[in-house]
Amino acid sequence: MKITIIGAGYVGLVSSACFAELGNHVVCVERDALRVAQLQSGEVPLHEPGLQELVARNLAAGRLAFATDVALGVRHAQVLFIAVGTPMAADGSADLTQVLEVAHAVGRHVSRFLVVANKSTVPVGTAQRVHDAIAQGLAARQLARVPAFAVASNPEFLKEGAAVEDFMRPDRVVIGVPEGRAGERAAGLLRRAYAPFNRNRERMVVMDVKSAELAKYAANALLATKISFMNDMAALADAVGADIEQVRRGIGSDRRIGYDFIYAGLGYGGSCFPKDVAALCHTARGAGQRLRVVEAVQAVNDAQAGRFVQRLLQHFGGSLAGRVIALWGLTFKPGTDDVREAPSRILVRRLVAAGARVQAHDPLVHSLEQLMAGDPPARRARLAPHVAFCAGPLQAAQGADALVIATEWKIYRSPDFAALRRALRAPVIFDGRNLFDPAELGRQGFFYQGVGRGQR
Ligand SMILES: NC(=O)c1ccc[n+]([C@@H]2O[C@H](COP(=O)([O-])OP(=O)(O)OC[C@H]3O[C@@H](n4cnc5c(N)ncnc54)[C@H](O)[C@@H]3O)[C@@H](O)[C@H]2O)c1
Ligand SMILES: O=c1ccn([C@@H]2O[C@H](COP(=O)(O)OP(=O)(O)O[C@H]3O[C@H](CO)[C@@H](O)[C@H](O)[C@H]3O)[C@@H](O)[C@H]2O)c(=O)[nH]1
Repeated sequence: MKITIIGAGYVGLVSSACFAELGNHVVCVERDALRVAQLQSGEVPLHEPGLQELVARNLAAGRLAFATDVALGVRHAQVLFIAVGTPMAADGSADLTQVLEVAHAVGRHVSRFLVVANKSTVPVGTAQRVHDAIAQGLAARQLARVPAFAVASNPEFLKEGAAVEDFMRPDRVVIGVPEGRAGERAAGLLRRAYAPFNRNRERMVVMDVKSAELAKYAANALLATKISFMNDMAALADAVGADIEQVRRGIGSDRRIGYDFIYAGLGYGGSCFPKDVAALCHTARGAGQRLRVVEAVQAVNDAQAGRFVQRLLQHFGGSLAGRVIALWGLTFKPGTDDVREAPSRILVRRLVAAGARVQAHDPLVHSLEQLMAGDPPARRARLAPHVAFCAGPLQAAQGADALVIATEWKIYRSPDFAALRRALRAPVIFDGRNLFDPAELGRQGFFYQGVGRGQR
């Protein structure tokens, strides 16, 4: 099939490479010319396991091409996927500027039947707005024969760090199509595009467009709910002297609950949950329907990293002036180079504000520019004298008054505790990911605090 994907971010690039790997001819359109030039030379500008190989192989095979020209992409496609950003606007809603820009471009250039499938996470009603924008563009062209088109919803469920694997082995493929002939044609073409995934069992879940749009937010909000529930429970565990890790093991074995997404920690970060939970609450308020559970999920999450810092501050008598804090892990989760809404960003700001000097280590983040990307330069400059990036975990720990763990990268899981104790000025660990057994760490001579490990 001929497929065009607009946007070469995590979703667009992974989808492009994977669809090409399945034998389709894919054009990936990206407005950032530098990124396109990098990709054309086989350089992948983001870290995602397996992606580099897929891009190289499919570029070489001529099944994958990168372009900045959206007109070329529209002319190429039988199915065009929108995979551009939908960042959070100031009022918490999803900013649809990038999506609607693509819709207008489609209206300007479409010349034969086209399925426009939206992979970006967008609020209910967006497909209709995309439809209207395309129709408007077409009307302005005053064509003798107006090509038919259909706007479908095809939310993406991949996780960063496992994006290729998730795309290639989806639990389900949600497709929302409009009623009528164009919708049926769209469902048929999308079925063809996703047919390779249906070999052992039917993965396609076809529904109306609004339900598909809402299903994406419902999935993320439910996963976020599990996390905030556990973080709330962790606060109670601390207050009553229980251990949230034991609680987690005690409940995860119930298959109705499951082990996934019940890890207490520093709160959920990343480019999806925070903005999607906020956008869902915004949609609900606009519909006159408050989502009280989801609002509470957001409130718990907003407070989580701050609570953790508060505990650290208490340990040091309320001030970190003159203290050195080692920080392990900066990305919002392991396996990615993404720092969007990473809890580490909150930690660094708060630790520095409390007077500390931070010695940080992360396998993929090596500078303040990278960590605080998107922040005004002046704000970064204020932090710069107080944050050092170290080559390894032990270097970061050298001479520190405490070690803070913010991301559960594998390399932090089995440290040489004796060497770590020697490196630290004081054997103090504040673990935001509950990597270790408190009793064992006590035996090793550490003062150890996790999240919800029963320590007041
Ligand atoms: N990152 C994830 O794990 C993930 C997973 C599922 C869904 N989503 C959703 O998918 C969407 C994309 O997310 P992402 O993380 O890939 O975003 P991203 O910011 O990494 O990438 C978006 C890309 O689109 C490009 N772009 C914007 N407007 C364009 C235009 N008019 N023409 C060509 N290119 C354009 C940008 O330059 C950017 O490179 C969002 O709605 C997000 O919520 C993300
Ligand atoms: O038990 C858990 C699981 C996750 N997290 C945190 O939750 C955040 C999100 O993690 P994860 O869901 O693994 O990463 P994302 O790549 O953001 O993926 C989510 O967001 C994507 C964008 O919408 C969806 O496509 C995915 O299905 C959904 O898992 C991270 O900060 C994790 O540290 C926890 O604190 N505890």
